[in-house]
Amino acid sequence: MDPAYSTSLRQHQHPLITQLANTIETAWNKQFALYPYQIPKDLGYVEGSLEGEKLTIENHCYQTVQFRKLHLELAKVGPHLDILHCVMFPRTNVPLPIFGVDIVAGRGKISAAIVDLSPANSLNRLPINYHQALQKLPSQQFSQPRTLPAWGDIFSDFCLFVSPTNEQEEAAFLSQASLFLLTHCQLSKQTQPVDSIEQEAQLVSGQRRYCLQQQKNDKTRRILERAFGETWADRYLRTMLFDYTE
Ligand SMILES: C=CC1=C(C)C(=O)N/C1=C\C1=NC(=C\c2[nH]c(/C=C3\NC(=O)C(CC)=C3C)c(C)c2CCC(=O)O)/C(CCC(=O)O)=C1C
Repeated sequence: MDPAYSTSLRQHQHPLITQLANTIETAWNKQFALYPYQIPKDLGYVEGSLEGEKLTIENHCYQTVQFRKLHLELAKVGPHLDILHCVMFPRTNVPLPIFGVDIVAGRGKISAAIVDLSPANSLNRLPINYHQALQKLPSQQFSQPRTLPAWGDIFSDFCLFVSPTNEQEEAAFLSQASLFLLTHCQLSKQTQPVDSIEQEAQLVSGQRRYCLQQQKNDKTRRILERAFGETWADRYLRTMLFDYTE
């Protein structure tokens, strides 16, 4: 798939979002054979504004042998709020964690930057090879770490959740997110599918729990509701952002 760098919304967003979006798509193109992912035709590029603020959403979705959905979403709320959202959902018979990123930038400042490889099994534990690899990554210092909300019990011990306060910390976040992503791309290719219905059922329940918890993020829901109304926002959260059925 040709990356659509030049015409993408990312050219009009915070530089960290532009760089991370390009890094993600470059890695996906390089590491995997990408296949199209059919999203509902009205959801590739959506614009909405109910209470005055215009919300523009650009979705990029692919699938691979190991992943049922690679989702990169760029959104802009009015002239001042930029968002990057990325989730890599494994196929439900492949025992992989869920890679997730959220970056929210308001008026040129990143208020939330989070990246995690989240366990998606009923044991709620990362595969040992992931744990060993993530432990070896260099740890970066951030002056403003952030506290996870109650619904955030799905994230791993390696979850990085900060408000970067300067360009050095933005670069450090980009570096950590890139290392998480590249580690995941490499380890995912070494991971074999499970061979029992029971094991697959455990993976399905792990993804279901991840999605149901993420749907509790009222910060996301409110933005979508203000632009598209409650019904559309709820459907979007359940079917586009955090769907857990293959
Ligand atoms: C991998 C993790 C992860 C994934 C995949 C994910 O989707 N969210 C994730 C995490 C996460 N996001 C958070 C916050 C915010 N999210 C948005 C909005 C959107 N985020 C989107 O993706 C979209 C669709 C395009 C919109 C619209 C806004 C505005 C905020 C407030 C910004 C701020 O607090 O400074 C918080 C803190 C929640 C809290 O403290 O209560 C966490 C933990």
